[in-house]
Amino acid sequence: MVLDNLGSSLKSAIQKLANAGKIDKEIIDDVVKDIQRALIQADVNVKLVMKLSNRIKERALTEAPPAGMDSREHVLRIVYTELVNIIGKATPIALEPQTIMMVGLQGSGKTTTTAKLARFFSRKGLKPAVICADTYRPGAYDQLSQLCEKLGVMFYGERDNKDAVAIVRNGLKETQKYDVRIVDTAGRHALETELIKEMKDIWGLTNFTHRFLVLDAAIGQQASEQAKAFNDAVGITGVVITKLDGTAKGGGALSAVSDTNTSIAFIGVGETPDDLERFDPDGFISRLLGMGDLKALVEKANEVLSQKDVNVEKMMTGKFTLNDMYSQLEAINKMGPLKQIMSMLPLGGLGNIPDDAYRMTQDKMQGYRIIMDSMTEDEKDDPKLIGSSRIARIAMGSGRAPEDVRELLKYHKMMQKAMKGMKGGGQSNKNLKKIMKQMNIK
Ligand SMILES: Nc1nc2c(ncn2[C@@H]2O[C@H](COP(=O)(O)OP(=O)(O)OP(=O)(O)O)[C@@H](O)[C@H]2O)c(=O)[nH]1
Repeated sequence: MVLDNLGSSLKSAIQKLANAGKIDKEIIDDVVKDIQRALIQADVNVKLVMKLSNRIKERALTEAPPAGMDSREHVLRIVYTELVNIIGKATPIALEPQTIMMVGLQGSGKTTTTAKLARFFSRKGLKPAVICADTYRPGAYDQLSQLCEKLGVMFYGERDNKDAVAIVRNGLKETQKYDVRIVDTAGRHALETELIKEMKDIWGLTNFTHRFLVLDAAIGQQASEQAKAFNDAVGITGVVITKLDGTAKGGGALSAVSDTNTSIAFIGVGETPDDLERFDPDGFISRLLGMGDLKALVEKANEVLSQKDVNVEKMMTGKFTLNDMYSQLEAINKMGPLKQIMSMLPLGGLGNIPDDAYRMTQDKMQGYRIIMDSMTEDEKDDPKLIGSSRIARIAMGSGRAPEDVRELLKYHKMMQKAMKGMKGGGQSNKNLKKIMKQMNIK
């Protein structure tokens, strides 16, 4: 599993959220502290951890949950989206001719990744060629030429030449007919002026589409320093984090990405040429948290949020018209498939939106609509105006029984109460459940 330790500590922090009786400042503070601890233990740098946890706290305490989502799900969604935000979007990779320069320290997995990348592009139907400019490590030439031979990829290298810049110059000439040309440069055990100068010289030879920094997931806090130095020299366009299949902490590499304002292009998840994955921030965080379906949850919530007619903020203030109620019911019903997603999450406490809320029949909704159509705008805005004579008039106008009108009004009153409770957190579900029970809504 990717970043096992970080994953399990984050999972237990979130579990706490799921098990909490009530979502309030205390529990949010507690969960945020656990998240901080988990990230720091995983080598994520403190500045980044503080930035992330402050964002989570601020949003969790000030933003109202969207319609159809309770405070628990809302806070979980904030944690998830902020984690995704912090690692940013994946580096875009165009499937078209390009030149790529690989940089990184010795042992980071640069040579293996070069071969993996060649394999990636050839599977996409592009013709790759690899140029070996690692004149520093004695085995590099043989390692890369053998890997390329196995993969049937064009390899260019000059075994006895120590001038890396000249090799790349020649190599670029020789490989002009190939679509994707990947230059594997030399690494060193540490950042050295000589190495940085060599990188700059190679960089100056052509207009490289990408300059990929290869970072071992096990690298700690020194990742940022490396990333900054390479970034200053050649302008990193993307990071490849290797060895994420191990038990590495990974946080150092993640911090380096954030520190240098770059993004992750690929992740290495094994030693074979096929063990390279395009980086997917959502998928990555979902896996980290052990919740494969969180992405769907967030998408669903965004869909509901984008409904113009659900004015959550207004509802939270207690101004809750009949039209608001109708929209709210529609939103909850739209969330139907979400219910299934919730049940798949390893967080029992999250799936507590009452089933009834998802099952209000189309007939029932239709009936409410018809009754509401016989009301004036003033009545819909302020249902308190509706006394018994108005009930009789509305029933007559809509062809429904007066009891149906009363049921709608009673339902509205209770929903309104639940809406106010929503702001407070956990109570909302209980209110909603009570309403559903009392109204016997199937
Ligand atoms: N498990 C695992 N091992 C990897 C991964 N990527 C690379 N390795 C291994 O890491 C070791 C070092 O990788 P190399 O590609 O030789 O390292 P390098 O960065 O090119 O080293 P220099 O050429 O000296 O700069 C090798 O044993 C690789 O098989 C990965 O994603 N997962």
